[in-house]
Amino acid sequence: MTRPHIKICGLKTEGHIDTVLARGCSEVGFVHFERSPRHLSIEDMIRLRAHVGGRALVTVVTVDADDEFLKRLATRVRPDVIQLHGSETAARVAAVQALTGATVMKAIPVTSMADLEEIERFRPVADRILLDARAPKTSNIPGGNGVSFDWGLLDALESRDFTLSGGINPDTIEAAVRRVAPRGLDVSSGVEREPGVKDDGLIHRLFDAFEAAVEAGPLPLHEEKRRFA
Ligand SMILES: O=C(O)c1ccccc1N[C@@H]1O[C@H](COP(=O)(O)O)[C@@H](O)[C@H]1O
Repeated sequence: MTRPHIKICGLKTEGHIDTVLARGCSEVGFVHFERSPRHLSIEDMIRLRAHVGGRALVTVVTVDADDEFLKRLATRVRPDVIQLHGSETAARVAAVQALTGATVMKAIPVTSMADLEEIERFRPVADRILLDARAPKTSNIPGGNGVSFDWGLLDALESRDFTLSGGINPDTIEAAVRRVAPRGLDVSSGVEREPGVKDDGLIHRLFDAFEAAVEAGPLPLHEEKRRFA
């Protein structure tokens, strides 16, 4: 089993950035979406990006952003990765790549097998694919809702070349690592004490559970069925 890389998303303070980096996080995410409790301005992102320095990849989450904003983001914040978490089409993904020169990660909401067909639509144009739960109808943000989808659906995929997100927390990360075994994991609200407020204790619990799961290795099939059915 390859060790998945971990992105902690929705970071807003230098202190929490230092905590996740000290625990081996290789990618930090900033959210630019005004309705989100994790929203950061361009100025905030410039400051935090400088604090990260070269210690990890910096990803900025956007939702159906326009060209003018994306150009400003690329020139002023210079993120390594731009995450497209809205209803962007494949053509739009290619256009964002050409416009910004950044690595582009496209989020695909999953509820059923049919949604997994979207992977083939985006794979040729997106540098990375993120599989997330679809937002509950009661939520006004498309991600960061702390809900998972049925990870058993992913058994049908041949490739593990995706980042898994949605509802990963200190209690669920073992299944994410040992049962799903994706290339990357993306965690936001699962390490928060309230929406938009990260918690050092939860961050440490998450990384402790992650290290234990990696150490334990993949689950044998019979055990997998018994524990995560
Ligand atoms: O976190 C947000 O506020 C957010 C807002 C708009 C789009 C995406 C957002 N976050 C992404 O949601 C997933 C999963 O979050 P969680 O771990 O279930 O809370 C993750 O990819 C974030 O980047």
